[in-house]
Amino acid sequence: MPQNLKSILVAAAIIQKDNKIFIARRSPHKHLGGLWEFPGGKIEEGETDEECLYRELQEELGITINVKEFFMNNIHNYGNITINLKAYFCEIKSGEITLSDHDQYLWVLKNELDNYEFAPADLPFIKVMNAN
Ligand SMILES: Nc1nc2c([nH]c(=O)n2[C@H]2C[C@H](O)[C@@H](COP(=O)(O)OP(=O)(O)OP(=O)(O)O)O2)c(=O)[nH]1
Repeated sequence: MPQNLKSILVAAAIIQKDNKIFIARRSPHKHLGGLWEFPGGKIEEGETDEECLYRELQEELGITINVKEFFMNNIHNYGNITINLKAYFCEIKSGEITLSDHDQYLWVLKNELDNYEFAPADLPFIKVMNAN
């Protein structure tokens, strides 16, 4: 891959509670600021996807989670950057949600996801969830 085409691995948690899903809005100053996403972040060198999610959700939301199962991934080209976004179904093990990286969060029903403007890389996840 040419030097100027950066590709990064990102893990995202689809946290389920009862019949709802957790979504969070990216802070305005960040890449894709103002768009909704599933919390997570870049997978660091030597880290498994599960370790990444565990770390990111502690950092970003102040919770500990169980990673239940892999859902699907999507490779998306944002122009200057290509991300391989890997989504996992998760559940909260302990802690109360405290935002440090996002400016808003919501628990929504699967069929309400369409009402929110998500980061483009997440759209296939929503399509598949709504089809099931
Ligand atoms: N966490 C997360 N990132 C997403 C999603 N969809 C999507 O396109 N992204 C993009 C935004 C960023 O370009 C990249 C990961 O960004 P991030 O900002 O959450 O990662 P991070 O916490 O490790 O990064 P940083 O702010 O510390 O630099 O993936 C998503 O659902 N969740």
